[in-house]
Amino acid sequence: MSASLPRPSRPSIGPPTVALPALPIGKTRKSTGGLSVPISRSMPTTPKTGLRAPSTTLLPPATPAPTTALPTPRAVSGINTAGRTIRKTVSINSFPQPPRGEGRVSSLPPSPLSAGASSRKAKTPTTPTYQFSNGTPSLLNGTGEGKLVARLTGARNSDGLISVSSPPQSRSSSAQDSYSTSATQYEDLVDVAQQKLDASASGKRASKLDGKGNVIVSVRVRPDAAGSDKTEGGEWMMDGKKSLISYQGKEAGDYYYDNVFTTNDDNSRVYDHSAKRLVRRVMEGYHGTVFAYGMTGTGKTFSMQGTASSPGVIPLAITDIFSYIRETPSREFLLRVSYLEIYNEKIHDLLSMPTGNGIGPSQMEEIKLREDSKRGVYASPLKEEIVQSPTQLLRVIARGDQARRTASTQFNARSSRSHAVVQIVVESRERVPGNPAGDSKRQGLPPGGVRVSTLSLIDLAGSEKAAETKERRQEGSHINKSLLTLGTVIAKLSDSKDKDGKPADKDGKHLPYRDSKLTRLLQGALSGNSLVSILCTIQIGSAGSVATANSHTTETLNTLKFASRAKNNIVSHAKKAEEALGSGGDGGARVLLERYRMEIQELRKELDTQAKNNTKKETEGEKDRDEEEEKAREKKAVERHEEQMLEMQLARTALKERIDHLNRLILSSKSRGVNASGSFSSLGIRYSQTSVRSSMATSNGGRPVLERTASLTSTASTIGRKSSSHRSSGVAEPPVAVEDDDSLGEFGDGTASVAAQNRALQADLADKNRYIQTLEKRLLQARRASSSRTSVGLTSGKGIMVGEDHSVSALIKEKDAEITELRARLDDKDKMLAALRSAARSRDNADRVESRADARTESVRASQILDSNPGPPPTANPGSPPTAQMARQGFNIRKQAKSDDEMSKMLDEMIQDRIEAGHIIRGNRGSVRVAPDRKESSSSEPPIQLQLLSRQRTSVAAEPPKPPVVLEV
Ligand SMILES: Nc1ncnc2c1ncn2[C@@H]1O[C@H](COP(=O)(O)OP(=O)(O)OP(=O)(O)O)[C@@H](O)[C@H]1O
Repeated sequence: MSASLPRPSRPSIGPPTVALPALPIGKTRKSTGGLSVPISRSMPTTPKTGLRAPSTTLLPPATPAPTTALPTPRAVSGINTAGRTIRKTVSINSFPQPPRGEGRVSSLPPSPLSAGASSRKAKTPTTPTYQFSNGTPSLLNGTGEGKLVARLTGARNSDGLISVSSPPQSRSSSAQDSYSTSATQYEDLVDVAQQKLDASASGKRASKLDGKGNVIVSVRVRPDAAGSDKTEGGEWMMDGKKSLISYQGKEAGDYYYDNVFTTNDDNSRVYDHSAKRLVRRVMEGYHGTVFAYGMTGTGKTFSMQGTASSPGVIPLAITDIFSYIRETPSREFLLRVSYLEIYNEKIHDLLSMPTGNGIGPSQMEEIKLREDSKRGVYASPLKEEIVQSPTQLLRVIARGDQARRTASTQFNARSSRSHAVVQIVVESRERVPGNPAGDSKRQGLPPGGVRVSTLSLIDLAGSEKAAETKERRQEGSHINKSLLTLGTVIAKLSDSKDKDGKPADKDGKHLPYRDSKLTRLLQGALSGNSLVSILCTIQIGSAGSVATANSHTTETLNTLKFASRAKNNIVSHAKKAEEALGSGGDGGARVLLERYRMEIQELRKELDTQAKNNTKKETEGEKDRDEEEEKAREKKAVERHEEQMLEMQLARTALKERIDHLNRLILSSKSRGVNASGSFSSLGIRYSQTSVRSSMATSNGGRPVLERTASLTSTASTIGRKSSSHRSSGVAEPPVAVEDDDSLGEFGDGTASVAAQNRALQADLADKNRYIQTLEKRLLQARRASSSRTSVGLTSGKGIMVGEDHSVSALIKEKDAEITELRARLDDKDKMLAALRSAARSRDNADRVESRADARTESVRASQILDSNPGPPPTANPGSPPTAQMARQGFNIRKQAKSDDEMSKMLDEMIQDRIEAGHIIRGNRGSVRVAPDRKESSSSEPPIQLQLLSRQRTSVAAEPPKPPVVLEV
């Protein structure tokens, strides 16, 4: 069987460098592809030359459908009309699988989704490929791959080619995070269907499982720089449908891979077939590594990053990551991203570097690779940024791209001079609905803990033959060295272990991972802990093209050989990461999701405590504010009260002063009276006496004088007593209080001179003026206090507008009225003075008459005689003869006596009325006094006007009638 297999053309193609070991003969897969049937021994042993379509004779016979229970090929092919279905089917099953028995021992643990270990046997180099066609189940080619491969194999048998069309481009080409794909949902359906198939056929597949299916190797052919991708007539032939590249040149051979992307395939297709499933597995908890390998300028960066119109693997993976998160509500995720480059064998953190080319990282801390039993090999210290959206993630990566070193080389105007590694760490945890943020650490933990997986997306620097400048040469040297080490490690990969159980080459020697930073960093992926997808890029020039002329062929062949070795040697036994409880998993404190959850709990607690404290403080604050307001209110009330008290005090003082003043007035009147006569104490009385006498002498009535007197005494009473209205009527209501033993003398011995009275009245006037001034001052003060306290204040020309205290305005009004009244009284006094002056003049005249009359006593007697014999009254004509004049004077005296009698009579009547009314009581000696019950209500000091009246009356009554003037004839 092996003899009939086409011989690999390895000897002539050879590894790119001498360090690379020769490919094991049995591992060459270039003629086996993904075909599922053993290749006939009659197959040609030498590759065909020139362009050729894969010969059907090279194709293995169709594998019979495994079971009748499986879907019929027609059922699958019947979905040809549905592009998506076809695409998915092909993408799952078109991966060529490594041949069994390629020297990889069957002691490998089964693939995570496999039911058992591989039953591969070592196979001879002559039978390298036909085992592939059974479709080794793997994480990256679906779960029901065995059945589907069988179907597809049948399809292939029908026409010799995998008749698939390119998948419809369902992705919108946006440079941002808006890529949408329907593939994920569709894949879910496929997965469900395949899981059912798995369940029924797991037993049959068990013997065919190994880790090969977890490694996908794809080759992408870049279009010719001249735009010509025609290879007809040249040495190269590409068949994307067969995943085949044939070379017809010196080292002719056919190379089959998991995928061959021709120049017509775009980035979207490349991603869908080479990385999409891996990305999904990463989201499920597996580690995954995708890297692009190839000669400089062949499209590694183009494939990994893409362009705005044609996003590459990295942006499409990011889109799918977030799509997966959206479609998996049962779990919660946390993403963190780091971006490093290996430049000249030094690691730099692209997220911590200033952007822009050519900026030296000298100031940056050197990043070293460390190894951890759980994390494997990792770079430290490395900045990791937590991202929450595709846009954010793309921005972070774009920032790293800016910092990455690029330079113009012979083959690439913007050649990457470093290996760049984007690492996305996915933490996920089962979401427990309604799980409260518990107090204890364990309470908030979901049952499954946190799962951590890593997706590494690596854009390697391109190998190059020679460089023009020293710097480029140095860079190229480091690049080539690391790539050589990578090739060496991959070439030496085997399932062998050393005595310590560590991976070793076939001879039991250690693998040289430490020979370069790149291999050291990729150690985990290469040693089988990760799902791996390798995208090798080549550029095939047509005959006579630049690529051909530049001896790209050798480099291309080297790349193809590298890809073949990778596919054959790398065995991945990636396992789903264990879910770590607490912070114990994945390198201890690395599980940020859990740490964040704890932190969130702590912060929530803190927040609650703060909220409680705030509420407490607010309550206390409100209380304090209330108390302060209350205090302020009380203070204001006290102030207002004090102001009111002050005003009242002012008013009281004013009133007191007024009372004092009036009392002074009274006393001064009395004192003047006493001083003047030693026995007469009342101005009013004195004045009454005078007025009575003057009125008797000068007028007929005397009533006006009495009224005037009453008015004056009423004024005094108003000042000195509370009630004055009833007294103002003077004679009408005399609460007379006359002492029995009245000490006041008769009007003859208590008189004061008119001049003294005038002086007293003028002094009164001055006092009253002063008092008025004082009152006005007080009034002004009260107005000022009022205006400062009220908000309204004084409005011009409108007097006081008191907003809140009407008592002040009432007080002011009252004072105004008082002032007016006092002014009126002053006027009265003025008038009274005038009256007194005139009375004084009258009295003087009367005195003169009296003195003349005294000189003629005899005449008086004569007058008495005349009285008994009435005759015509004497005239007062001064020019008349003395006898006649005296007769007239006698007549006047009689008239005066008559008036006195009338007045006395009138007063007697008044007193009698009062006695009858019970107001006063008549004394033993004819005096009167206030009734006891009246005394209580009245003042101890009888009203002045009543004193006056009573004394007038008493004096008039007690006075013996003056002897009539006797005129001597
Ligand atoms: N499949 C493709 N279709 C169209 N243009 C491509 C394709 N692949 C590469 N190119 C173009 O080729 C040029 C070089 O590509 P790129 O920089 O990706 O190569 P590289 O392998 O990354 O090179 P290096 O190793 O030097 O960085 C770019 O201008 C890119 O646009």
